[in-house]
Amino acid sequence: MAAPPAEQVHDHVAVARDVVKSYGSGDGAVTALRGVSATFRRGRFTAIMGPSGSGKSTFLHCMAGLDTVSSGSVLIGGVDITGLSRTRLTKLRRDRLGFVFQAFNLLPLLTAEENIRLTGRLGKRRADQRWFDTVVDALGLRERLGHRPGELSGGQQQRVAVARALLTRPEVLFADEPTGNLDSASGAEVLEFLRTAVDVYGQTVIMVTHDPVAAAHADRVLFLADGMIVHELPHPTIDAVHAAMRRLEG
Ligand SMILES: Nc1ncnc2c1ncn2[C@@H]1O[C@H](COP(=O)(O)OP(=O)(O)OP(=O)(O)O)[C@@H](O)[C@H]1O
Repeated sequence: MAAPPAEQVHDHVAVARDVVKSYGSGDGAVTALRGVSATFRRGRFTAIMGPSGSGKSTFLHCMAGLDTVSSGSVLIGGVDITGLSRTRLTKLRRDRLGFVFQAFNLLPLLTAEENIRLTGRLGKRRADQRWFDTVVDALGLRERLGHRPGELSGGQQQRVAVARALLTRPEVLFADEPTGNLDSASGAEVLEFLRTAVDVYGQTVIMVTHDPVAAAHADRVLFLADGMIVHELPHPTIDAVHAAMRRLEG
């Protein structure tokens, strides 16, 4: 897929240009990404799929500034993050990006409310109370705000993690297997909320998943194989995602 011309970049909240990522050196070197270019428009939900080891997590981590690229560039909101110092990158991640992982990564001694407010407190952007209330109510967490993570179900913990990630109204919400640890009913609740966050609140979501049901909540699916984007599926249905995965897994 060719990189977009420069004048189109401002329409895109995240852009990858010919991203190559290798781990290690010499005989042991592994090239996880072999020149990946992709654009992500504001207010859209993209799922990233592909066989195990195809580079999905590596791609997400490079896009989110959690890992460095070997060559190529990544732009977030027009800023080339591949050239940023570690300090500026940390600040950009904290102020402009949101993260949800398979493991909920909540602080066990803090209540749900304290966990949700944590990122806002670390950064400069103080979340307004109205947005806090909107997110908490939409995620059905109102009655759980005083509970610690150990007192919540997996689905509730992940909903707290999603609320935390959205509290700063990030330019992009990155999710790595957000439903991987959840039963299908709890997973569906999280996915439906991500869909709402895109449709109602205009958020941008980029999500890695193994699950065709999860991917079918997205506006499009990008398929990776052997470190390259090999297919793009707009308006995915569960059946179409299954069929594409079957072709890739051969
Ligand atoms: N830190 C690392 N050091 C060395 N190799 C790595 C590292 N991280 C990933 N790799 C390799 O890069 C390739 C892509 O890995 P990645 O985790 O991105 O794939 P994935 O598609 O997310 O896989 P899975 O679906 O199994 O989670 C694999 O060959 C993997 O072994």
